[in-house]
Amino acid sequence: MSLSNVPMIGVVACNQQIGLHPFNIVGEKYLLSVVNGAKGFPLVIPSLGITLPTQALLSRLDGILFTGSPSNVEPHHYQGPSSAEGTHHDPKRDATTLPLIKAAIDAGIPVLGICRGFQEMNVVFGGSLHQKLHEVGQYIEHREDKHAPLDVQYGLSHKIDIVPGGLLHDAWGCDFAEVNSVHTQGVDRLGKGLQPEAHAPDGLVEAFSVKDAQAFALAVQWHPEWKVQDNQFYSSIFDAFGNACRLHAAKREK
Ligand SMILES: N[C@@H](CCC(=O)NCCCC(=O)O)C(=O)O
Repeated sequence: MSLSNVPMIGVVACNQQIGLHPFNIVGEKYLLSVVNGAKGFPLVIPSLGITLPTQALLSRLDGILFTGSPSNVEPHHYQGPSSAEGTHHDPKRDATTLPLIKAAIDAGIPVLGICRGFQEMNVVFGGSLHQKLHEVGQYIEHREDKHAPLDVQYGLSHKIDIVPGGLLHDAWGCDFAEVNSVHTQGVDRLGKGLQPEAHAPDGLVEAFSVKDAQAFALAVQWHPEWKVQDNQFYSSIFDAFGNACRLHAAKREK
């Protein structure tokens, strides 16, 4: 088997204090979606918040998955008002992922952003976020019921309309789909150079791609990693991402 059949895919970690120690952690579902969905080898990228030789990392990777997280991007990154007291932030993750997204896209590395990762990508391109969608007034409920069983929290929640001719439409081949919805924040101003790929029934941007990217660069507000093999739409996203990563790996092998 050619080595390029198994692309090396970075999966970004969150930096979380557990007891007295900071830990770098990644939800297992993200790692498994790389294995079972993209058919790649997941490699955890720590969020240490320090300067590391990013180009050395990028020269060895075939794709990066920017994961979801319970934490929010610090609003000073998009000139937003201060967060409500008690908001969960992860400044070391911000310091790692925001420059890494730009560097990866510039280097032609395929990227997939999910939920927090989607919001990070919007911020990197100069976009802004609504911090509490439910307080804006015009949006349907995008939050999960935190008291419900996990399968209900991550169960299908609303329809999306998919923009014809985009990456997502190419992957799925249909104008609509059903998605889960597990977020409080959402796109306010879409970043420059990003094109909408899907909208919720209330008009919220649910997916976008990077217009001039050399490689696959898609971000989605929902969680396609959730039981990826049980959902054909979610699988189609990871198939497309995995194929782009394999293409990159084949070039890297030469
Ligand atoms: N904090 C943001 C991002 C939401 C998000 O990424 N949720 C994921 C939760 C845990 C997981 O499934 O990994 C928001 O609320 O908008």
